Amino acid sequence: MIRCAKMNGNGNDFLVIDNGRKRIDDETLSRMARLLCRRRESVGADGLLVFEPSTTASFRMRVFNSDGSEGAMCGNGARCMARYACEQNLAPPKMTFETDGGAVTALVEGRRVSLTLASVPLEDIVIDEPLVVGDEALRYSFLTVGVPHGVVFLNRPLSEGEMTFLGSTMRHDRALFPEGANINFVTADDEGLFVATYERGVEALTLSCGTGSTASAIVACLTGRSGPEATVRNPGGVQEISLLFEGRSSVVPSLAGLTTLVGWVEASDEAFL
Ligand SMILES: N[C@H](CCC[C@H](N)C(=O)O)C(=O)O
Repeated sequence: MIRCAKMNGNGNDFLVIDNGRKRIDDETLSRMARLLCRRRESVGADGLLVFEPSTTASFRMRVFNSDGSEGAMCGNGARCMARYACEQNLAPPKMTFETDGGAVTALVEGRRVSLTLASVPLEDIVIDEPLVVGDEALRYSFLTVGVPHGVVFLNRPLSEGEMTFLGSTMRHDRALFPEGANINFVTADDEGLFVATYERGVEALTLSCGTGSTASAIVACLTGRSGPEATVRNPGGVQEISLLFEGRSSVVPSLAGLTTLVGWVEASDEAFL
């Protein structure tokens, strides 16, 4: 039996577990993510978030994708984890926690959670480079916001099938992205940005990606498509993103949005079959 919270941030859904005593080893965490995140056969989620102790902050968040791979960071996951830690009395409403993608500061106000992420280096950013994928002539940008992100601004609306094809093809292009990447498809309009993300490790479009929305807002700002404050809509909800540039070499992003605690699951041994 394992007790997990089922949560989501703008429809990007997670199982959250407490491994504060480090009783569960890494191999088991990866296996748990792979088996419990299966939709239909098990509990189902985009990923598993793990609360672990830290010597430098309130705690450490680890992120396992639904395929069992570990990611360094997750924006929607960080919002869910902050709320979980606060409501479980594991951290105060204003907290700092460690991730493999840098320290995150969070403020929990009920369902709403605001984050300030670690500074994002801009030295190696790729901006609007031409790329042909299948029959599609695109331009892509690349940067790391905790995890690697490709960003594609669209000239025409694409169907989910088209984004899934382009996302999975690009994501596996080792010449472009040696560690793989999440691929964000972005439209800029008067209301801000609309971002749909094909996620590495989930290997599908998800309803929202916090770090992907942030990466898209950074590229939009650097190319004059939007300002440093952007409303980013995802298929699963809205996030407010604000960017504090530290000269040209880095930027500190903040993002705010809602979280949902769907409920608690006592996963039985059969959930792993
Ligand atoms: N959905 C997450 C990103 C997960 C990153 C993961 N897919 C990876 O690159 O390993 C977010 O809200 O930021």
